[in-house]
Amino acid sequence: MTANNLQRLTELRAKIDAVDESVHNLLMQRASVIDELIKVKGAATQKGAAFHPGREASMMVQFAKRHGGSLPLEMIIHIWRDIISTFTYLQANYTVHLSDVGDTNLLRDMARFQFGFTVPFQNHDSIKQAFGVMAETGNALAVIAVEGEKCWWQYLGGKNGLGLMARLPVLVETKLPSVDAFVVAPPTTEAIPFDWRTYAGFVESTDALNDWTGGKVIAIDTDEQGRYQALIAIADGGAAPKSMLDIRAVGGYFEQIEPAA
Ligand SMILES: O=C(O)C(=O)C[C@]1(C(=O)O)C=C[C@@H](O)C=C1
Repeated sequence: MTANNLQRLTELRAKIDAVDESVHNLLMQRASVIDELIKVKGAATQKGAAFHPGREASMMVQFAKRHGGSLPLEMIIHIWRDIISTFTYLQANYTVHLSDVGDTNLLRDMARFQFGFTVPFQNHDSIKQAFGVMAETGNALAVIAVEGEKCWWQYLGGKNGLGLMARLPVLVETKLPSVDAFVVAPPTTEAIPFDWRTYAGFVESTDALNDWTGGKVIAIDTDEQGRYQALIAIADGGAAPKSMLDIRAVGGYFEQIEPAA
């Protein structure tokens, strides 16, 4: 390396240090904003979780729209997922529950992408067990693969009031390995303006909703008694299938982001 290059390298490293200092100071400043936000949100946060899925979804859309340059958008989304999840944790502690079923390494990677490393994780032998612990402990989330365990959505929306809150991965059509999965959450104090509202109920067969055009079929499977149970999503203007019985609302999700959004 020439003497000139060496000098330039030293200058560039000084620039990196200055940028890092600014980013670090800004993050600490963000934390002090959250300190005030905790006071303003007060009672709402004390009652339950501090999650605001609609706000989070719109923030992610802004990042995708604003993004440019050589830095992969995945990295920006991951950093801010970690920031938001940690700041949510600072407002009201919560645990992320996972079940030891299916490709657990992949699901754990997806969950860490979404929630970072500050938030504690807890593993369970089954989704049913994870939901049981969530119902008992309150402030808790679960990350569940659609194909994770037979008919797991049958446990949503009952006495425990658990429902879907987000669909993963947040960023679709990237090279990051992923499976279709959902974040499951306890009931929230305020109504969430989801893009897609989700419903669970009984159908006659796996083909029962083939002709239905009022929304999307997420999954249909048989339960322990051999009954078919479906999980569907309906957007504004859509309509529930008439052939679905005992239909109950089980949360919803916001549109996932495509890198060019
Ligand atoms: O906007 C809020 O209500 C917040 O709690 C702040 C914040 C964030 O860190 O930006 C954290 C959690 C919410 O899910 C959304 C956003």
